[in-house]
Amino acid sequence: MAKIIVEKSAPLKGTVRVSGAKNSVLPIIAASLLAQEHCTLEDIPELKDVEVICEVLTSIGSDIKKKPNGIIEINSSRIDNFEAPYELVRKMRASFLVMGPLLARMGRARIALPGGCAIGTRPIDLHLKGFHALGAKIDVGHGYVEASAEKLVGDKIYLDFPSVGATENIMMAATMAEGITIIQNAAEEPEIVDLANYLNGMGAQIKGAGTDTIRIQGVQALKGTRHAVIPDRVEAGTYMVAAAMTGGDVTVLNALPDHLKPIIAKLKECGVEVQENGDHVRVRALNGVNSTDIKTLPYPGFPTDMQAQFMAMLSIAKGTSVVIETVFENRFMHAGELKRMGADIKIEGRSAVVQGVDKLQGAQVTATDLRAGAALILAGLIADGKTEIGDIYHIERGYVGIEDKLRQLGAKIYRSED
Ligand SMILES: CC(=O)N[C@H]1[C@@H](OP(=O)(O)OP(=O)(O)OC[C@H]2O[C@@H](n3ccc(=O)[nH]c3=O)[C@H](O)[C@@H]2O)O[C@H](CO)[C@@H](O)[C@@H]1O
Ligand SMILES: C=C(OP(=O)(O)O)C(=O)O
Repeated sequence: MAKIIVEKSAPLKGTVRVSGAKNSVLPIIAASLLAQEHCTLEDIPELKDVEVICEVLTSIGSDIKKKPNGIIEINSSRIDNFEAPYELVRKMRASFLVMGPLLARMGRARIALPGGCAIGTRPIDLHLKGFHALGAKIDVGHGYVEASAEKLVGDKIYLDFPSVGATENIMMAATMAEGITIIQNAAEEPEIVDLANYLNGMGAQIKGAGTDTIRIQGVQALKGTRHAVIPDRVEAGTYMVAAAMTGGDVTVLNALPDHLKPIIAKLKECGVEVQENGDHVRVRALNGVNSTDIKTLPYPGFPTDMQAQFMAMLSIAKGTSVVIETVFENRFMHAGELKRMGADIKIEGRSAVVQGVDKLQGAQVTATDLRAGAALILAGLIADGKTEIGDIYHIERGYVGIEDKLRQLGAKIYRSED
């Protein structure tokens, strides 16, 4: 089984470029099912998750051409299937994002129910509530959800929680519904805005993306377009924390400070210097890192996808930090692995109390999920000796060439195929 090996490294120095956002590109590729003509996407990260969503579209009948320089072309003019099987959905929950587009385009969709995962049970009730409100008949059975509608009709949909996936799926389903759909308490993440911009480029009429109320005026059909996805704010944040933890000086390119506000604010609270420029940030930590408290929240709150990486950093900060996870009910699996490296972390329900220690020690650890894996890499950079991380397929879901990018900054990190 492949492993990532990390050895104690010098302070990271240099520049690193962030790839296109995983959480933008997945719904955007799913949305390509809506267009009658071919779409061109730029800055597509070479990730396992991108491969899986492309497999899902191909199985539905889209023609996907991979071009050089992170460009892909998707032609969904002749889709002939309305099903996403368990073999694909179980590889990646985000496969469920094809349900909204299929319902809009084919009037029918049959998708395997995504299960829970290491971070929580992750129900899809809000997605289904939205489809039902638009007039779809929903049947759940034998591990599949089947939705069908002769026509979708716009309605007002209030989300009990600003779910990212539900907002995206409902927004896509509503693009061609009759009349107006209003999503209230919608998620406001930058990835929602990116998806809305893509859909509007196809001819959709979506207003308010990025606020808690999104208004979609249905149109007859959607056409082809060209779109470049936004940079990955979680990848950017991960390299920023790597710079801070190692006492380094790193410029992160293709990082939008506007999308990184909570991360920048929290790093500054820890005494880390962050310089914001148009599309890059420079992070310097010359005097160690101080403790701080963190509470994860929907955007523009502190992102749950950065919680594990911050916990790794806070485990060697001066003082005690409290980390509260409000978005997922079980996103502290990395704490157990960090403790194996010598971190002092106590978990009480959704709170973790992190008492900073002077040093971590390298150990054999397991990436329990994507960001847990990233956190263990960061911990390995400052831990004495060698850290061996297993189950790295989680990390490959969301980070393009993380070993190469960190090595470029001076980290001692490599992949072992043993
Ligand atoms: C591919 C992608 O974009 N993934 C991101 C997306 O996941 P995802 O879209 O799955 O996350 P959601 O915002 O939907 O989930 C947030 C919370 O809402 C709950 N919920 C969600 C839907 C639903 O129908 N019912 C329900 O109860 C979930 O269990 C969770 O506790 O947003 C998360 C929250 O920022 C991020 O961590 C993920 O990286
Ligand atoms: C939880 C994450 O992703 P997903 O929703 O794809 O599991 C993540 O990116 O940290």
